[in-house]
Amino acid sequence: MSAVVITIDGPSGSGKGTIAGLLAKQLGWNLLDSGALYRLLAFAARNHGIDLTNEEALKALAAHLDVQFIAASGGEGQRIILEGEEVTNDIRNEQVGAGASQVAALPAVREALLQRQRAFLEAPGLVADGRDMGTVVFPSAPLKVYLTASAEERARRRYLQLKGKVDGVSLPSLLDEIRERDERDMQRAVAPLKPASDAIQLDSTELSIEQVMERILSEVASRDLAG
Ligand SMILES: Nc1ncnc2c1ncn2[C@@H]1O[C@H](COP(=O)(O)OP(=O)(O)O)[C@@H](O)[C@H]1O
Ligand SMILES: Nc1ccn([C@H]2C[C@H](O)[C@@H](COP(=O)(O)OP(=O)(O)O)O2)c(=O)n1
Repeated sequence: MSAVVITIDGPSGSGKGTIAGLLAKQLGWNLLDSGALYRLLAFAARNHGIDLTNEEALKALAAHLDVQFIAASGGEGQRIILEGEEVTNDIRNEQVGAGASQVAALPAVREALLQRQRAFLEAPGLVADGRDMGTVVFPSAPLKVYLTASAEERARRRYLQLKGKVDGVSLPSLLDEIRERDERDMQRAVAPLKPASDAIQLDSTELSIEQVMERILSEVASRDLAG
């Protein structure tokens, strides 16, 4: 691995995707939204009538998942194409998130997606966000960030993000769903969500997106990673 990778792990709604996207854009690096792979798998399984507990069928689906990530024009986010159809927004609701968390607990699924994730590491560098980027997928990353925020603040952010776009969102049910997902992602036997021993832990509850970016960019500069 000659290209450099920065990992950003943490629970749902902590700001990983936002920060990873901004950082990749600012540095001119590639982006891996690893959670999207688990979301795509849950979404594709539903389309193919595969039960989310059927580990063998999910493993095969994961190994052959036909996915393209296309950088959106102007460097703002990315479009996601599954089996030829754009699903960028379809995979973002909490139902797909819960399905993603369920399939992500299956060891054969994680194994099937490992090389696919590592293949995103190309010059000049990669920003990778998820749950196990610093602990399992890129353990030798020179900068690992573990981003957190209180469950209440994360639910509030999710609520603001989804209201008006998704019908029937409510703050109390989002908070319940976030807590349930935290519990499953942290307690699973394989690659559970936890900070890598060498990660910088950043609590963004009281920080703006700009303040989080500032802190991370100062770590990038002090490690001389931007080239
Ligand atoms: N530090 C922050 N302060 C306020 N809102 C934030 C912050 N970080 C992210 N957000 C907002 O919270 C929502 C969830 O962020 P997102 O990046 O999707 O989190 P994650 O990828 O960890 O689930 C988005 O609408 C985003 O704009
Ligand atoms: N590296 C990863 C990324 C996501 N997952 C699982 C666990 C998460 O609850 C789901 C969805 O992840 P995603 O990052 O898209 O979710 P949030 O945007 O943080 O709500 O996938 C994982 O197990 N490992």
